[in-house]
Parts: sequence; C-alpha cells; structure tokens
Amino acid sequence: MEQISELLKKLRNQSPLVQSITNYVVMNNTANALLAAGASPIMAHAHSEVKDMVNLVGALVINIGTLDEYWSESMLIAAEHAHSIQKPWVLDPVGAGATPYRNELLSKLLPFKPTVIRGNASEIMSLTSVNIKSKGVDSTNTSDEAIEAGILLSSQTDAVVVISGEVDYIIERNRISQVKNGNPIMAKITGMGCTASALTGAFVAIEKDYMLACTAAMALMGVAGDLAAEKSEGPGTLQLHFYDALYNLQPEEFGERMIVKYP
Ligand SMILES: Nc1ncnc2c1ncn2[C@@H]1O[C@H](COP(=O)(O)OP(=O)(O)OP(=O)(O)O)[C@@H](O)[C@H]1O
Ligand SMILES: Cc1ncsc1CCO
Ligand SMILES: [Mg+2]
Repeated sequence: MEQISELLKKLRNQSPLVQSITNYVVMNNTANALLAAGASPIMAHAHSEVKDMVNLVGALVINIGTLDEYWSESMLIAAEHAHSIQKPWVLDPVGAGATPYRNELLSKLLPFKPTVIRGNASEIMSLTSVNIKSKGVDSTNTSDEAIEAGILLSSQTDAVVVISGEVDYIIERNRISQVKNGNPIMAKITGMGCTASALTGAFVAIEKDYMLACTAAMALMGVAGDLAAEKSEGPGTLQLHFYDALYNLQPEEFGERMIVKYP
C-alpha cells in the first residue's frame, strides 16, 4: 500500500507528459483528469507529427472509441513507433467485439505489444473469444467473469491486462491484484474507463513495475470515485467532485482509503 501511495507523490513530482490518441467523447474529461492528478496531457494524432510526439512523451495511450480511417492510421503509426523505441503504451479497446472494423484494427494493433490493455469485462473477453458481443461501449459482463480471459490475454500478449468494474483486476500472466474501491455511479459518466486508461498512461510513464503502476492507477480512480460519491447527488456533480478529489488527495489518505489486494 505504501509503495502505491508513494507513486502518487512520484507522479506529482515528475508530472509526466502523456500522449493520447483518444475519442472525441472523452478528450476533455481525460485531459482534465491527467492535469488534476498531476500529469500533463497532450492530444495529438496528425500523421505528420505522431512519431515525433511519441519520442517526446513519457507514455502513449491509444483509445479506439471513435475510430475512423485517418485516426486508425495514426494509431498504427504511433503504436509501431512506441514499440520500436520501447515507449510504454496503453491500449483501450473501446467497443471491442461490437463491429468487425473495431476487431480488425485491434488485431493490427496487438502485434505492437501494448504495455497495458485496459478495458471493461466484455471488451477483454471479446479480445480472446470471437463469441462475445459487446453492447456498444458498455459492459454486459461483470469483471470477475472476465478473469480467465484476462489471464489468457496477458499470456498471449505479454501485456498487463486491467479489467475494470465493481472490482478491478490487474493481471500479469497468473499474478492478479484487485482494487475494490469505486462506486457504481462511476459507470454513469461517459469516459470513466477512458480516464482510467489515461491515468494508467501517467503511472506507466513513471514506474517500470507495470503491475504496480496499473494497480496504483486503478486505486487512484477508485479512491477519487469514493471521495466524489460521498459529496455528489448524481453523475453531474460526481464528475466535478472527481476532479477535485484527484487534485486534493494526499498520499496518506490515499493509503488509508485504498482497498487493494496485491499478490
Ligand atoms: N459497479 C462499480 N463499482 C465500483 N466501481 C466501478 C463500478 N463500475 C465501474 N467502476 C469504476 O469506474 C471506472 C470505469 O470502469 P468501467 O468498467 O465502467 O469502464 P468502461 O466501461 O471502459 O467505461 P467507458 O467506456 O465509459 O470509459 C473504473 O475505475 C471502475 O473501477
Ligand atoms: C460513448 C462513446 N462512444 C464512443 S467512445 C465513447 C466514450 C466512452 O467509451
Ligand atoms: Mg471503455
């Protein structure tokens, strides 16, 4: 727990630059969350600059939420380059399983070896089985139903696999950590999962033990969600209090509030 709360200090001291190629829905939410937590966001997807940007940043986040032909190419260029220079990168497979187009892009991105794959249960299950259909961007499965798929996906890809939900599971081959913080209303704000992936980018930029980094990111999401839920009347105020909680949370309180099981 102490190592995890220390990472929050390290994040604020180092303030890593995190590049996102992400969806139109959450660009603003995720940039604000990165800033509030102490990192520095840059959204960049132009083919002409994407490689140069990957060179500059501490980590890259690729989120396929509102993909199109131009953006897909940006993602492939960025992922290939991140892989070739060993820059940590996070894949958020939004809507995996919903359409063949999404699945095709994901199958082209995976060979560039994401450091982390963070998705909801249906997305993680669909990456290992063609039979699972996601309901758009929301999960129709609980995170514990996806554990087996997560273990398989981690061993197939060498990525740390993060399954978000009521309990978050962070899986590196057959090691699993769990985060039990968070509130169901978090799923009623669009892009909370995308925010989890963005914060994961910030933590893998500053910590090479990726399992620890991912656990810290999910614990920060959950604790900030808990603090925000205590003050909120619904999704609108939860979003606002969530930023304030990310900004104001001190490492001591983070350590006290996190409910983490670490292998
Ligand atoms: N029932 C729940 N109880 C506690 N926390 C939850 C619950 N559902 C979601 N969360 C938290 O909300 C955040 C987003 O997870 P979720 O699984 O909803 O992502 P997602 O489906 O990818 O979201 P989106 O695609 O809208 O960005 C995570 O930090 C997760 O822990
Ligand atoms: C609603 C939505 N549609 C495409 S991306 C996105 C944001 C949540 O994943
Ligand atoms: Mg999602």
